[in-house]
Amino acid sequence: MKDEHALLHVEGLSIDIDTGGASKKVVSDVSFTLEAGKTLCIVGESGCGKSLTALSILDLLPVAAKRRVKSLNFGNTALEQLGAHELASIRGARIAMIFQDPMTSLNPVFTVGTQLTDVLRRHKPVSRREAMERASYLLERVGIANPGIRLRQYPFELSGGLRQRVMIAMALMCGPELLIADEPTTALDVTVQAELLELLKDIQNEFKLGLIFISHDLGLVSKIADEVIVMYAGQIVESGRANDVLRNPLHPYTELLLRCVPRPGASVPKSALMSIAGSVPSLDAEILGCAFYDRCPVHDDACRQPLRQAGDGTHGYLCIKPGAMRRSVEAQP
Ligand SMILES: Nc1ncnc2c1ncn2[C@@H]1O[C@H](COP(=O)(O)OP(=O)(O)OP(=O)(O)O)[C@@H](O)[C@H]1O
Repeated sequence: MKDEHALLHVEGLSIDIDTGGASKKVVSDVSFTLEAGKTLCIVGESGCGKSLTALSILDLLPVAAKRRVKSLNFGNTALEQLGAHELASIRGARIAMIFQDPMTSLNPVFTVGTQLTDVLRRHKPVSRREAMERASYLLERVGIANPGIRLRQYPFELSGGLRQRVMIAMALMCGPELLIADEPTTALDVTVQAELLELLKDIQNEFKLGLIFISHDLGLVSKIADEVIVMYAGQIVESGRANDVLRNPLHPYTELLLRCVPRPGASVPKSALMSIAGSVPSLDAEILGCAFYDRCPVHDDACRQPLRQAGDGTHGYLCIKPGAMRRSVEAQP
């Protein structure tokens, strides 16, 4: 249902990929809402459709992919009805995106200063000097010392962590209302990852940003999310407030993802943590009923029937045996 105060409301999003003649559904009837200033996390293993879902918001899908959507409202703007020119005026300005690899956004042949100022000047009538001042302020804000020096450097002269900070500064140049961050910390070591997550949280509070944070790591998600959607094989299999989904997971997939997360203070070595046996179904797989059937420890024949989203309006799930996984573990002697 549409929420009048939503920053972003996506309704009935599906994506098909053309794989050399055959069209395969990779995202299926996805709907979600993000409130202004809040964080929505999209989680799931690689290949579950998280990135394509995010890219489709700004119509940045690869050419082989086709989007179908009932509505894609950004505030009062129906993004799905905009032409290329109007969409380009929103992209990078009111909605910014950052990726796992900063070099996706940074151009190796221009200095950091040129790239940051260009973003602002493309969207706002400011002088080069004003743009440079904002760039310098934002570099400092994202924790980069000596911004004057950094502005004159090229991306290859910076470490991975610094590049990621530059990319965050670049995303903030035009004062966006929504930031989409696709696995922004995945390629970094754990300490830098934690620092960047803190930075994103601070910035989100300070700039009152709506944030869509994509990750396969429920540990990171638990530190930042207000709302969570869990995706599996292109479908939302569980969604709701972070507290509900992470403390009371109802779908066996969410429950298993949570067991892959090391608990703070636990002495279990990382190598002893479980992973989910099996793999995400291929695009060619024929799915009858639940897509997680083969990997689910509590499946039975009834799970082969067509599924419908269930739940109480705030906590939704795509499973006919919600909570069965936990009950089966608790019942073990
Ligand atoms: N350009 C493309 N051509 C063909 N298939 C694609 C393309 N992009 C994505 N896919 C397929 O679409 C499905 C969803 O991909 P998507 O990148 O959204 O997943 P993801 O959950 O974000 O995973 P990852 O974390 O690995 O990016 C996958 O099966 C992927 O192989």
